[in-house]
Amino acid sequence: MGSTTGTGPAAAAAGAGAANNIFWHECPVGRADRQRLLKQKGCVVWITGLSGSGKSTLACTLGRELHSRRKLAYVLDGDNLRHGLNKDLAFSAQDRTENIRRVGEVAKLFADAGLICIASLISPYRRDRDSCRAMLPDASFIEVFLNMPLEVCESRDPKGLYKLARAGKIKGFTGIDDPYEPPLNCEIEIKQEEGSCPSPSAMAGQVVSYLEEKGFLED
Ligand SMILES: Nc1ncnc2c1ncn2[C@@H]1O[C@H](COP(=O)(O)OS(=O)(=O)O)[C@@H](OP(=O)(O)O)[C@H]1O
Ligand SMILES: Nc1ncnc2c1ncn2[C@@H]1O[C@H](COP(=O)(O)OP(=O)(O)O)[C@@H](O)[C@H]1O
Repeated sequence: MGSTTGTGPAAAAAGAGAANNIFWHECPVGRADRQRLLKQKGCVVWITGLSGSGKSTLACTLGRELHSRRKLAYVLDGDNLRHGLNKDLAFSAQDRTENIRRVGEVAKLFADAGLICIASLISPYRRDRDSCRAMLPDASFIEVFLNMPLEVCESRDPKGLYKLARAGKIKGFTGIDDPYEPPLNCEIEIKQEEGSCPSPSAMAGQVVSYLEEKGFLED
């Protein structure tokens, strides 16, 4: 029987890990076989940054660029996943942790399937991102920090959420009254150069160059 600590969906999900009498079943076709088929190496490109920093834009531009190179990629977007898989979660620290854990597990499956999985979530806590990194085989978790200043994100405000947060109508909004912990050792940092943000295709190009250099785009 599983046990749970605390209450709510995140606590219940955390408790589900306590099942007994479960066994791992190995299949004859493995990751290496799938990678040969796809002519690429499975990995997770994990994009983190404030709301409005350009995560979804980068994820989609990168996905399109990889597709045009005949590489199989799939985008896991935090906002989108909160419509389904994670629709029981809100924005408390505990729910965000559970959100990141679930997406990390899904991303790990996609990478094992041989895909380039592009996960795009605020993922504000360093410890949660590091836990996802620890789920993946060596070097196949690529953390991309979209390092845009809060003022830039707030001036974009495409959904009007910063305005609502400043007005006190949304509580616990990342960057306003909730924390964001920047990565300390990410693989890729995207930031402003001479006061301007790189274009979406330049941001995607930075990631593609990294993937090429590290051999992820060949088997
Ligand atoms: N309180 C609060 N804080 C931050 N963001 C909020 C909040 N409430 C709603 N939203 C909207 O939810 C999107 C972030 O979802 P994520 O799953 O990426 O968040 S997290 O990683 O669990 O922190 C985020 O999308 P992006 O703007 O694409 O980042 C917002 O649209
Ligand atoms: N590189 C960029 N240069 C200029 N504007 C951008 C860039 N990337 C994103 N944007 C714009 O910023 C806003 C927020 O981008 P979005 O990708 O939705 O961010 P996030 O997913 O981090 O919330 C959108 O209006 C988008 O068009």
